[in-house]
Amino acid sequence: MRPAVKQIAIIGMGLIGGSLGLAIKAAQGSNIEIVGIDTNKLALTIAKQCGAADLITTDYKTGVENADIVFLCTPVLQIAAHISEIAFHVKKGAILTDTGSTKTYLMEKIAAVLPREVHYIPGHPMAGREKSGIEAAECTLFRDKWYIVIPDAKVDSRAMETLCQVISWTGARITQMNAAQHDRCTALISHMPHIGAAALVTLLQYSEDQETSIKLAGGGFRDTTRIASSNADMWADICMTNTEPIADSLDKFSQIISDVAEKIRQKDRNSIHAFFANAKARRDALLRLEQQFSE
Ligand SMILES: NC(=O)C1=CN([C@@H]2O[C@H](COP(=O)(O)OP(=O)(O)OC[C@H]3O[C@@H](n4cnc5c(N)ncnc54)[C@H](O)[C@@H]3O)[C@@H](O)[C@H]2O)C=CC1
Ligand SMILES: O=C(O)C(=O)Cc1ccc(O)cc1
Repeated sequence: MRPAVKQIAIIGMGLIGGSLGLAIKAAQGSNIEIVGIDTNKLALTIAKQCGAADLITTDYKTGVENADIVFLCTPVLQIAAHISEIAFHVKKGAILTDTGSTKTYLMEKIAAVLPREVHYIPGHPMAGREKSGIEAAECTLFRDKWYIVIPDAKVDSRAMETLCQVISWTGARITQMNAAQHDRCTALISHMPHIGAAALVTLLQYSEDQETSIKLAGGGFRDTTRIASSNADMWADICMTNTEPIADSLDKFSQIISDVAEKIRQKDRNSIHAFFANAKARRDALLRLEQQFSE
């Protein structure tokens, strides 16, 4: 059966927008027309060549005006800066959604300029990688990953059903929560690890043996710092728009690190052993829990 959605516009044909385009085209082929919109003409050309978009344009107006669904996939502060130009051209009855990594800030910005007849349903795929741009896009990026949607109490149930159907074409699993919980959870499980990885790499800068240390670096350093190669623009925007939850987690993290340093200086082996043993037990339990969620 031909789906009710015929055309989808994706603004920001980078890693996430490009991967959405590839996944939707792989699932629906010519049933769905994808319009790729980006300020970067090379990204658009590659998006068309690799099949992530059928039509391409740098113009928001002509790009979104016939779309049944518009995905906003630019960095968070770019969405906030351009939403008033975009929302105005979205057609009556269409669905507007975003993939931004932070939600409370963005939802307020979008709600402030949203035309009444457009259905806005915020989203966030919990899938990605440390590489950015259309060159890194993959049609399987979202497969079996969580895709968070944040409907408000007044959400139109048909719009919600339609968006969830489209998300399901990517192979993602959908979960719902409110914006505050989203921002607290992602600060802890996604934003903190990125700051931690960047901090570990920065630590090397303070070493007089930097080059020798890098030569000796094994899997542990590589594994824990992979995400330090992520896009600085994107992560600066995330930190600017989820300030309190990130700062709270950073304060707690600093306290944990200070306590460990103190125990090491005191040569308190029992406390240090307990620190590692608790972390191992907790991580093993978390992995079992994660396994249960994915069954
Ligand atoms: N990278 C990741 O692992 C994940 C990112 N996200 C979120 O998804 C969004 C996109 O992230 P990525 O795809 O990784 O970024 P990206 O850097 O790979 O792609 C962003 C694209 O947006 C374009 N762009 C930038 N400003 C624009 C503007 N004003 N108008 C039109 N196009 C513009 C860029 O040219 C680029 O092609 C961000 O909001 C990010 O927080 C969500 C989940 C995972
Ligand atoms: O590369 C990784 O492991 C990630 O953590 C990807 C990621 C980055 C940002 C998000 O908002 C969601 C997922």
